[in-house]
Order: sequence, then C-alpha cells, then structure tokens
Amino acid sequence: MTAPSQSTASEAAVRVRRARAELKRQIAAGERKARELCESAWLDPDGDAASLLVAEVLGSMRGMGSLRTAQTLDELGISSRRRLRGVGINQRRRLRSWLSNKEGAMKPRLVVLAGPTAVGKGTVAQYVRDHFPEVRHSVSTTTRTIRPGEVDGVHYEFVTEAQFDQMIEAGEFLEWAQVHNAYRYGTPKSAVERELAAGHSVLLEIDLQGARNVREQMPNALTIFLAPPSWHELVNRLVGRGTESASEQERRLATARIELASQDEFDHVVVNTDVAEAAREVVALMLDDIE
Ligand SMILES: Nc1nc2c(ncn2[C@@H]2O[C@H](COP(=O)(O)OP(=O)(O)O)[C@@H](O)[C@H]2O)c(=O)[nH]1
Ligand SMILES: Nc1ncnc2c1ncn2[C@@H]1O[C@H](COP(=O)(O)OP(=O)(O)O)[C@@H](O)[C@H]1O
Repeated sequence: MTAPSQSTASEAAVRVRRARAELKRQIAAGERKARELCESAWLDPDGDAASLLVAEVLGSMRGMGSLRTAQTLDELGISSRRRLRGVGINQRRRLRSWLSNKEGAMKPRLVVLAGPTAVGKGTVAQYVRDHFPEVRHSVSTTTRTIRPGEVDGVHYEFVTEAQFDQMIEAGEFLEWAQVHNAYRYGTPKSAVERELAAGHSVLLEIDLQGARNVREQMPNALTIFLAPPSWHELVNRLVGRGTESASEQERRLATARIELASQDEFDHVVVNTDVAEAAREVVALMLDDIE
C-alpha cells in the first residue's frame, strides 16, 4: 500500500508522461507546429510542454530521425538532455530560426507598442483595430479607473488592487508594472499564448518596463516606440485629453521624459504626427515581419 503522497506523485508523473506523448503525437501528425509548442513552453515554464526534451520535439518532426536530430542539436549547441524549459536565450534564438526555416511557418511574434503618456498609443491602436482587423490586440488588466469613452474588456480589463494581486499570485501575467508611480498594468499570458499558438502576431500596448520585460522573455518580440512630433505637442495632447488632474499630468510628464530618453532601445520609432499614417506604419512593420 503506497503512502498517499507517493501515489499522488506517481499519478502526476503518469499525467505528465501521457501529456508529453500526446504533444509528440500532435507534432508527428502535423496537428501542431513544433515552433508553437516551444513558444507556449517558454511562456509557461511550469506546463507539461516545458518538460519535453528538445530532442523529443525535433525527433517528432517529419523527416527527423535520430541521426538528423543529433546533428541538429549539435549545430544548435543544445544538449540532448536539455528540456524546453531549460533552453537559454541564445539557444532559443537559434532554435526559433531553425524551426522557422524548417517549418516555413509564419513567424507569430509579440509586437510591443510603447511610448510616453498621451502620445497617441490608444488612438493609433484603435485605428489599427478599426482598419486592420487581422491584427490581434492584447487587452491589458489595470487598476486604473475607467475613462469616459473606454469600454471594460475592450480598452482594458479594469480590476481592483486585490484582484490584481490575485492574478499575480496565480502567475496570470506575461509581465506587469506599476506605471507613473500609481496604477498597475499587466499583460494576461493566456490570451497572448492562444494567439501565438494560432500563428497570429499580437500587438501589446505597454510601458517601457513592460517592453523591457517582454524583450527579456521573448527576444524576438518586435518593439516599436511611438514618439510625439514634439514635447510641446505631447503636453498639448495630455492637457487636451483632459483625463487627468494637473498633479497627475505632472506625474505622467515626469515618466514621459524618462521614456523619451529610452527610445533607442526599440527596434523602430514611429512619429505620431497623423494617426492614420502612424497606424499604417505600425501595421506595415508588423506585416513586413510576418511575410
Ligand atoms: N507594463 C505594462 N504597461 C501597460 C500595460 N497596459 C498599458 N500600459 C501602459 O501604462 C501606461 C499608462 O496607460 P494609461 O493609463 O492608458 O495612460 P496613457 O498612456 O496616458 O493613455 C501607458 O504607458 C501604457 O502603455 C500593460 O499591460 N503592461
Ligand atoms: N496624431 C495626433 N494628432 C493630434 N492629436 C492626437 C493624435 N494622436 C492622438 N491624439 C490625441 O492625443 C490625446 C492622447 O491620445 P491617447 O491615444 O490617449 O494617448 P496614449 O494612449 O498614448 O496615452 C487624445 O486626446 C487623442 O485624441
């Protein structure tokens, strides 16, 4: 008679073994792309996919016998005993490009749109929603209060501080940050994972800290900085929007100065002089990347 903890542990081991066997079957049957599996494993290091050996994933792909798998692992500098969760940043980059070439798959990527308060991120993102429905958007969670014209579940998911804490505890965020030393904002992991697994690129509209966190976790994310035509115009837009008190505007402008100084960290800078033009530039950068 095994002790309850032992039987629970062996049941869990059986569940993981079954899950891994199913994942390998899906790849072999072409029901699932190895590339998507790797991305989902790296987004969820505690999941069953993350415990797969890289060798098992490659070996499940069509035309990849044990010799070819060993050769590929050697070329990629990845040990035959390395599990997906343990693949390093540079190894991921090499494995991603190998899989993209092998699968000829569209490179579903995270696209980050960041920029100072009131530069027009929300406006440009809305224009993209309205005119380019093929682009998927991540709906962030925030503890900020809703503004006139904003729709809960579309612009943001508005939650209380306690609910936000629970989501952090549950590991539901791909990244989160406290912005403008005030409210907290976070990117829910599950929706992003779902869109990436379906082969879609996803547009994240997040702050500088969030952009840095995403790039750390997903080095092939495409990062775009939306810049104002001038500081004066930025201040006009913030004041003109009329959604913050004078003290809150001051606080946001202090953050804006820091963010403007960091634009060189981004892959691309788009100046938002005209909303439609800026939106077209953002989408062109996303689609260039996809094709
Ligand atoms: N890190 C992070 N920042 C976010 C997220 N969602 C929105 N933000 C950023 O939070 C900041 C404040 O957003 P908001 O309250 O809408 O103010 P606004 O930038 O003045 O429109 C902006 O820089 C957003 O890009 C998120 O999920 N994660
Ligand atoms: N290209 C533009 N020209 C003039 N005003 C703009 C432009 N883009 C956005 N705005 C205005 O600037 C204000 C801030 O835009 P918003 O989208 O809320 O910025 P963010 O989401 O970056 O904080 C809004 O009143 C918006 O209508």
